[in-house]
Amino acid sequence: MHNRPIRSFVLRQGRFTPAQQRAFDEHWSRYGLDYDGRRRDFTAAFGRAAPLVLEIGFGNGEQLLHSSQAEPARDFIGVEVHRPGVGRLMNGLAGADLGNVRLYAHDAVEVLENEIAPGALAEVRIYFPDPWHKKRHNKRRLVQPGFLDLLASRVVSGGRLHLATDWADYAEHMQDVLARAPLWRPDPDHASSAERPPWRIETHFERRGLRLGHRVWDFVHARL
Ligand SMILES: C[S@@+](CC[C@H](N)C(=O)[O-])C[C@H]1O[C@@H](n2cnc3c(N)ncnc32)[C@H](O)[C@@H]1O
Repeated sequence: MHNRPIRSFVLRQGRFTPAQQRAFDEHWSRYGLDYDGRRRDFTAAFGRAAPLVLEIGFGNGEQLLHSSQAEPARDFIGVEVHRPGVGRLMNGLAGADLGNVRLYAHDAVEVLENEIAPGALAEVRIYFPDPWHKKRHNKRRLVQPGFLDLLASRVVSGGRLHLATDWADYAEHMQDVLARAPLWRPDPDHASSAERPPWRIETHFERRGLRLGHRVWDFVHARL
């Protein structure tokens, strides 16, 4: 059995409203992927073969809802442990009748390790991951050397990794870990961490950070 005691999230239970339950009842069969720990055939899941983009920790899914419409030639896998957010996004996707998104309500690390084949992904996006800014909690941060190696193994050569954060010390940590990652190089087309690339929208969550006076860092790297 795989044993991974340190997780990047704490699951808060008991906030599931009837509307969110309805979203699962009505839309999970179309958009949901039940984690079962085996390699997934995404061509079968989407009904076509298209470049695959993974968004980890999508929150309420604002960005995925946008991406799926703005980038219709790509297929999007969203992974989020917070089920109310999953329900909310499914309502949005169904409302716009979008077909190029599938969702896991599960730990992204396990999904990557067990369900996604090596080289299967064109891109990975992680926007505003939980900062775990207390020193003793730093180890819970998703972005760590081993995690970047795992991502590199799942992303095709020439593929992309895009991280964003509004916490200065997490930005510094990301930069350090990326600089030491053997298979990731800064993408010369998106070299400035002060510029939001055109495919990322400003979300509700980000606006809250900006109101608090935070700046935002975007790191776009290419897989060697
Ligand atoms: C601070 S929120 C940001 C949400 C969203 N990306 C945004 O920008 O609004 C981080 C999210 O990552 C999710 N998360 C953290 N670790 C995760 C993991 N290992 N697998 C899946 N989701 C995770 C949390 O549940 C949370 O919703």
